[in-house]
Formats: sequence, C-alpha cells, structure tokens
Amino acid sequence: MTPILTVEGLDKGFVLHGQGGLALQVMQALSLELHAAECLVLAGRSGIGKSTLLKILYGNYLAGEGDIRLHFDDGTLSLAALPAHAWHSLRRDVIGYVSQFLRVVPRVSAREVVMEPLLARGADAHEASVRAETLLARLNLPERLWSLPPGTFSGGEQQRVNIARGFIGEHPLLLLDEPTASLDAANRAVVVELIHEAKARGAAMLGIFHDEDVRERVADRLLPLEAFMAPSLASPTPSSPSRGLAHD
Ligand SMILES: Nc1ncnc2c1ncn2[C@@H]1O[C@H](COP(=O)(O)OP(=O)(O)OP(=O)(O)O)[C@@H](O)[C@H]1O
Repeated sequence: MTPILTVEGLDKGFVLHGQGGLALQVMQALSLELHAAECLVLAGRSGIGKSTLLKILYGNYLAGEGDIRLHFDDGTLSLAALPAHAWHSLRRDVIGYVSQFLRVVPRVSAREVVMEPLLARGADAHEASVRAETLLARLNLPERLWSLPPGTFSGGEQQRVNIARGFIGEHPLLLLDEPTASLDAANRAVVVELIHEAKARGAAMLGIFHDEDVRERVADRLLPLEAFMAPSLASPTPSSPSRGLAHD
C-alpha cells in the first residue's frame, strides 16, 4: 500500500543568531513512512526533536536536507520546495495540526475558532456551527463558554477548543503535539475516541503523547527518534553558509 507521507533523509538544525551564529543540529537522516488509517507515535527523550518534526511537516519550520513527500491518488507532492502560498491550501485541505497551545485571537469566540477550518473550505455556517458545538460538548466544554473568546479560559479549556478545531476538519493527515497534556482522565478518553474515529475514516496521524496509557491506546507503531539524533554538533559557525540549517 502506498504511504500517504514519506520522509527520507531529513536533517534539521537551527542557527542561533542571538548566540553568535551557534549551529544546533537536532536530527539527521530521519526517514519514516505513514499510511492511511495509522497512528504513528514519536518517542524519545525531551529535546530530541519530536515537536520540531511536526512543525517541519506543518511548514512552521523549514526542513534541512532531505525529502518530504505527500502521496495523492493523482500524484506526489514534494514539500521541501513548496512555495509559501501552497501551504495555505495544504493546511486547509490536507494537513491538520493540534498544537500544544491554542493561538488565541481576541474577540473570536470558542465556537468560531472551532468552525473556522470548515468555513475556510466553504462549508455552510449553520452546519459548521452544529458540528463545532457537537465537538465542544463531547469535550465537556461548558456551553456558557462557547460564545466567549478563549483568551481567559483555563489551560485545559483552551486545549479542548484547540482539539475540537484540529479534529473538525477531518484532514487526511493529522499532526498531534501532546493533545492530551493538560487534560483530565475523562477528556483524555474523549481524545482517544476522536483518534480512533479519525483512524476509522482513514486518517493518518503522527503524534506525540507523553501519557503512556494514551500512547498504548492510540499507537499502531512507535518511532524512537534516538536513531536519528544528531551527534552533539553545537559549534560556533558565525560565517558558515546556512544550507541545511533553518531558522524559524
Ligand atoms: N525555534 C528554535 N530555535 C532554536 N532551537 C530550537 C527551536 N525549536 C526547537 N529548538 C531546539 O531543538 C531541540 C528539539 O526541540 P523539540 O521541541 O523538537 O523537542 P521535543 O522532543 O519535542 O521535546 P519535549 O518532549 O520536551 O517537548 C531542542 O534542543 C530545542 O531547544
């Protein structure tokens, strides 16, 4: 079966301009395949590059050397050289992302934050609103909060808005950066259900889960990143070319 995503020989480093151009190499020669209806969980110690990999795949960080390809029925798309404007439609239609923290926009209600990915695709506003409310109710967000901007919500409440927003779009590829980190057991169980439902409709997921119980319940495979860890290469290279090294 053709994978939905392949990564081959990916390197990633950062140039710390505030530190005299210190080069921090994070990963090297990382390769993976991700198939539809599969949840691959990134494993490895803190700081090894799990979130960095998700940010590269979502286009937040530039990739270094290597190849990242998405496979569609009618062809393959290489993400390495994708122009900035193409990321917009890719995020709208193909790649969903539940980040660690909700990006709060003043005056935009929780309901609207969740509806937005559907509206961006031209969905009917009423239908989008009903689906947003269904997800917020499943995630036990009190109804009195639905019409309020999430800026003043607790960490767990904001994260549940974030999760509802990430899952509502039913993207074929979903990146999950510790979606259960600030949730209680009941809401962790809802997230596990949402992941199983996404799998059942064929979504491919790449995720980070520190909670072992959640990890065991959702992971089809683990990818330990130790195998792709760069040797400690931190060295001052103020005048070195930036090829293969990206800053955010
Ligand atoms: N924008 C950035 N600029 C410079 N260094 C960065 C940047 N983003 C990440 N790093 C560095 O890259 C390394 C990997 O970070 P990352 O957040 O991917 O780790 P992680 O495996 O997700 O860790 P954790 O489990 O603690 O969340 C760290 O050393 C971090 O300091």
